[in-house]
Formats: sequence, structure tokens, C-alpha cells
Amino acid sequence: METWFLILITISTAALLKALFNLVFSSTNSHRLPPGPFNFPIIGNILWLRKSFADIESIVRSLHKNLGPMVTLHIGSSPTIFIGDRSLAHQALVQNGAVFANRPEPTATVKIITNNQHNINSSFYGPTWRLLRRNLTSEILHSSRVKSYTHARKWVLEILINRFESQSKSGDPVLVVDNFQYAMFCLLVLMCFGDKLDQKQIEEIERVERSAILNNRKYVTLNFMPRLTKIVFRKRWSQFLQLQKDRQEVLIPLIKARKKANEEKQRNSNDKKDDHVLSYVDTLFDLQLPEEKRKLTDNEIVGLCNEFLNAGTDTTSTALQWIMANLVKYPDIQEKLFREIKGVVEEGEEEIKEEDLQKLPYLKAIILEGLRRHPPAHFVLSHAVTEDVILGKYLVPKKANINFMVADMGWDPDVWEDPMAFKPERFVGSDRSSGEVFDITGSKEIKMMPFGVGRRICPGIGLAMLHLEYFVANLVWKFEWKAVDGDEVDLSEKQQFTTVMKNPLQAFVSPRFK
Ligand code: HEM
Repeated sequence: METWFLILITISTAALLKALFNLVFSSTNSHRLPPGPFNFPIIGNILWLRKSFADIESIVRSLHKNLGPMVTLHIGSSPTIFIGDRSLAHQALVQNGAVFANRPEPTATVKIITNNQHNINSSFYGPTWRLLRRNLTSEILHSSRVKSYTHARKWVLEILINRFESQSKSGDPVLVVDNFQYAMFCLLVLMCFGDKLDQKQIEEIERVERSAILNNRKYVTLNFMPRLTKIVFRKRWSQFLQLQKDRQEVLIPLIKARKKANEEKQRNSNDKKDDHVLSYVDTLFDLQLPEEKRKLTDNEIVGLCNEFLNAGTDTTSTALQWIMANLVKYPDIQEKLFREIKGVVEEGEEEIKEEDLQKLPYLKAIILEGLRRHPPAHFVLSHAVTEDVILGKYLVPKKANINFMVADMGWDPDVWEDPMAFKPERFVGSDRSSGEVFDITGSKEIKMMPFGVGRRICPGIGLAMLHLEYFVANLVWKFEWKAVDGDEVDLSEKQQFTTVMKNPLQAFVSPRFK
């Protein structure tokens, strides 16, 4: 079918001539797009679309070696400019932050997933984005609210520990990633809907969310001439729409139940007992969209909940797996962390509390090194500029997608000695107690950017760091983690929604205190 599709559009000569005209025209402009490989119009654009992120990453890496730090690929219907240089990234995202904070025109599938850009990550740089982002950061992600979910983190830690304890009793190594993913869903679902749901409900949410994000790449080709693909790839379009419907069917009842509970609570506002903790969905019911001057629809609320769950679960569980893999691979680093924790808490203490984390600089160094060496996202989300601009010596046009080589920035040998080695020591001395803080937000200079930088920097950065520190500290305090005999921990990568371990971590865990 796809071959037929290729043939069909090849004969679209008018479009071909137009594209060739553009190609010649752009090369005679005074400021040109950054260089790139020759692209055969239309067919070339589709072939790029069919490549995985991992393929594109390695192609861009070798193009940067030959053509310089800015290159252009013609992926789909617009050019994509890749920037691999830390100082150009800083010029764009920090010094010229407002211009580079836009997002590209959404594709046909993105329009559906995001209900016409009614979520944070896809909305243009403007009032809707500002309202939705401010709502998330000031209502849910600021430190005092994050503190109110302490009980949720403790609950999830208990779930994780019970799972590892019972799985380790069989004498087999435990496969960690499924447990981490489930734990992050428990936590974010609670923050999103406010209630402790049962295992079946959480697994159902995890199922619909994960099938939507893991299948995402499959539907990218639908966006090239969508009117045509709706006919030629009818079946694929209906699979894609079914995934969106599945999410609505699972989330809408939860949203409605929470709305009803809030209304009842308001009616009985004299009730003495108030154990109500504000959830993300509570903050969405009364939001007024600034441009349309109306409240959000149920489907738009589903879209925002999808964003919240997916942004915060897969990224964090992926980072957690990479960090634990390195602690299994390098037992001396694990032992050093255990000794650091032992110096701060009493022997046999049940839990490392959140306030203890501030006293653990080596823990912080391990987390930073994990994010530098294995950033869960090797690219940021596509950016766009609000007007045509010149960056370096090239034109960055309004219609282009712009992306940044996140992993390569953290592996730059000009900043990091022996960059591919896992050495938390490089961050020691950059903790709060020494007064010198490593600036992961890249505001003065970008040395790594696992959360992006500038105005579109990940708003979940504080929550993610807390989750990573809390779970790594407690898991190392509770258990000794050992490699499976004769089995090297393999740090090869694989591209999924995030960049994950190709061979997921398996380890023996044994309780430290009987
Ligand atoms: C280790 C965990 C995480 C990593 C590595 C990560 C990384 C990123 C990256 C690279 C971006 C794109 C920045 C850009 O486009 O320039 C991003 C955006 C975003 N992240 Fe995260 N993230 C993590 C956790 C979270 C959490 C816990 C949440 C919220 C619960 C969250 C919510 C978001 C949102 C809403 C955006 C879109 C921001 C915007 O467009 O303004 N992330 N994240």
C-alpha cells in the first residue's frame, strides 16, 4: 500500500516543480537555510518521515561533523533545523528566548491528540500556553503543593518495596522497569485525579496511555497530505482514532466522578473533616481560555491529563532505570551512596524522608550524572520561531521546525572529561552545602540540557528531581542491588517514546535490614 502511495504522489508534477523552484530560489537568497543533504522533493520528504528518531540522530550527528553545527533535513512538509552546538543553543533558547519559544504548526494527528493545541506542549507561544503552563506550575508544581503529596510518594514507595521483596523471594532476578513504570503511574494518577485508585484502574490507565505513546511513530506518515492518507490509509487512521477514543473512555468517568465529588463537597462545606488535596484535574474545571473566553471541554481536560501523565511517567521511570543500572554496574558507587545515607539517618530507619535528601550531595551528583549520561529525551520537542531570524550565519524561517541535540550537549568533550564514563564525582562540590550549585537550567551557559532550557524548559523539573532523588535513595537504603552472575549490565540504547535500555535491567535485590 505504501509503495502505491509513493507512486501516486510522485506523479504530482505541479508540486514537484514548485518544490524544485523553491530549492533553487532558497539557494540564491543572501541568508540561506543551514546546509543539509540533497533531498529529492516529496519522495525524500516521505522517506525521512519513515525514519526513527534514532536513525535521524545518528545521521544528524555525522552531518554535523561534515557540515557544521546547524543542518537542515526536509522531513515531511517543512524543513527541520538541528542545532548541535551549546553556544548556539544558548543564543537561541536563552538570549533570544521569546523568539524561539514557539511551536510549529501542528500536524493533522497532533491536532487531534491535543484538541487543536489545547495543551501546554503543543500550544503556540501566546496567552493559551501562558495560562495552561502557569496553572500547572503555580497550582500543582510549586514546592508547597508538591509537599502536600508526600503521603502519595510514601504510598508508592511501599508498593515498590513490597513488589521487589516478593519478587526477590523467588530467587530470580527482578525486572525493574515494569515496576518503575507502574509506580510512576500510581503517583501521577493520584496527583492528577486526587484519589488512590485500585491496581486494576491504574493498570487500565497505564495500558491506554502507553499504547497511545508507544504507537505514536507509526502514525507520523499519516500527516503527509492527510486528505490523501485518509483515503489511502483508512485502516491506519481508524486505529489511530481508536487509541484516542480508548483514552477518553477510561479518563472521562474519572474526571466526571471527581467533578461530582467536588460539587458535593462544596454543598457540604460545613463538614469538619478536610483531607482534600488539590489534584491537577480540580484546577482545570474552572479555567477560562483567554482567547475563546470559555471553559475547557471534557475532551480538552482528557488531553491535558494525558499530557500530565505521559510527560511525568515515562521520562522519570526511564531515568530511574538508567540510574539504577549504573548503580548495579558500579557497586563501588552504590556502596559510596549507601555510606552517605548511613551518615545521615539512623540504622534500620524505615524511610529516607524528603528533608533528608538535602543532606545527600553524592545522591544529587548521581542523579545529575544519570541525566547527563542518559537523558531520557535525546531531543527537545520541536520548537519554531515567531518570526524569520538569523542564527549563526543562517536563516531560521518561521515555517521551520527547530530541534537541539540534547544528548550530544551533555557528552561534549570540551566540557566533560571522558564524557561517556559514569562518574558522579564530576558533580561533587556542586551541591547546595558547598554554596556552588550546578545550574541544570543552563541560564548562564549550557553544559547539558536534559530538561530543555529557556521559556519552554520542562515545568516538571523540580518534581522529577525530587522523585529521582527520593526513590533512588530509598531503594539503595532498603536493598543491595547486584548484577546477575556472569551478566554484564548492558548500557545499549533503544528508541521508544524516550531513549530506554535496549536490554532492560535485571538485578538481584536483597534486603539490607532483615
Ligand atoms: C526525568 C523526567 C523528565 C524529563 C527528562 C523531562 C524532559 C522534558 C523535555 C526535554 C521537555 C521539552 C523542552 C522543550 O521543548 O524545549 C519537556 C517538556 C515538558 N515537560 Fe518534562 N521532563 C520530565 C518530567 C516531567 C514531569 C514530572 C512533568 C509534569 C508532571 C513534565 C511536564 C512537561 C511539560 C508540560 C512540558 C511542555 C512544556 C512547554 O511546552 O512549555 N515533565 N520535558
